[in-house]
Amino acid sequence: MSENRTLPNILVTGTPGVGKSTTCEQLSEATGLRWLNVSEIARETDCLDEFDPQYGCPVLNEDKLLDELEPRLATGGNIVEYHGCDFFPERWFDIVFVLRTDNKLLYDRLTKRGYSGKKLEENVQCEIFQTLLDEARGAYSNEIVHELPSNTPDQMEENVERICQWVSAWKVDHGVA
Ligand SMILES: Nc1ncnc2c1ncn2[C@@H]1O[C@H](COP(=O)(O)OP(=O)(O)O)[C@@H](O)[C@H]1O
Repeated sequence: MSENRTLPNILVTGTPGVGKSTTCEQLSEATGLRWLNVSEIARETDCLDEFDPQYGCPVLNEDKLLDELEPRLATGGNIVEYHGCDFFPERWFDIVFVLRTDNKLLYDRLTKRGYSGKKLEENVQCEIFQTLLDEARGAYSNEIVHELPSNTPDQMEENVERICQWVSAWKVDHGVA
């Protein structure tokens, strides 16, 4: 499928609070690629099923969501953001970035967001156990999975710059520069 794309598809993943939305918004502005916030799309397209009382969040209808996303991904040119990555088809993405944040900083960001109790604990543990990094490495070829620190505004700026450079290089390689 990547052969049919005239622009790349990028996946940005990581634990909630690591900076996916902020990074993707800046990246979208800098590259002109379309930012797809999968959680928002799931809400807008009715892909959320019954509420899970244990985690305080609704259950995702993955098959329905993938059907919604497929035509958007087919043409390329997307920056996809989600706190999960192993249920997307591997062929969708040209590169995968996993944002990482120190536990203490993440704890503070999530507390500020209003997370508490089990939800807060589970998300911080998800980061401590590098769950998303392992998930990405398990689901995609290791050469395309990159871990990026996202602790400070400077690091975010560096990450955006690095991804912009990668997009420029991809365009040159594919004759679309
Ligand atoms: N690299 C960073 N440096 C400083 N603050 C950050 C960084 N990344 C994210 N933040 C802050 O953390 C909060 C969560 O960021 P957000 O982009 O919503 O994360 P996510 O989309 O991964 O849940 C926001 O207030 C954001 O400004």
